[in-house]
Amino acid sequence: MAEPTPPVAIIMGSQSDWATMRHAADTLRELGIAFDARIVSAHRTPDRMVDFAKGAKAAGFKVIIAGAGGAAHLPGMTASLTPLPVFGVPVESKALSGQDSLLSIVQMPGGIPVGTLAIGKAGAINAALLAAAVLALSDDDLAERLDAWRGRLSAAVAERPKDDA
Ligand SMILES: Nc1c(C(=O)O)ncn1[C@@H]1O[C@H](COP(=O)(O)O)[C@@H](O)[C@H]1O
Repeated sequence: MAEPTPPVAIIMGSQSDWATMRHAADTLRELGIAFDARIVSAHRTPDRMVDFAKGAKAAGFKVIIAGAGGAAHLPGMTASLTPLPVFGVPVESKALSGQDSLLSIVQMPGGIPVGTLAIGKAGAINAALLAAAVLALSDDDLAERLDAWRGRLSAAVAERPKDDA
């Protein structure tokens, strides 16, 4: 029997984005959320992008996390082709430090939203946490795991700074 479709798709424009997007994957793993990670580029593999985005909901995905750098059209193009929530992660580009990625993703025209996160690792982690928060609305066990994750985050912060830390 075929494996069920996981709730989260992580898509990215290039293999080179994985160093950033793997932080989204790691965070989903910590929360016990299954995902599928794929390379899908609006520029280099447009047919793959259209097929993926048009079929994502019917395939059973619930949330899409899309990371891209530079002229980062992937999150917006994907959002235009699916009713699923799309969270965009601006990957830090070499030439412009991710400012180009951020502005490409965040300035969507009214009507087609992409929930845009911070540039780089923090954005990838937070995209996973937002995806978890969406899924937790209809999954009490996951809501508990998310609360526990935040509890561990708080507990890991020392009350006072150390000289040698
Ligand atoms: N922004 C996009 C898209 C897209 O938006 O569809 N496809 C690839 N790219 C980006 O090109 C950058 C450089 O890619 P390479 O490292 O493969 O040259 C990557 O950050 C990727 O997300």
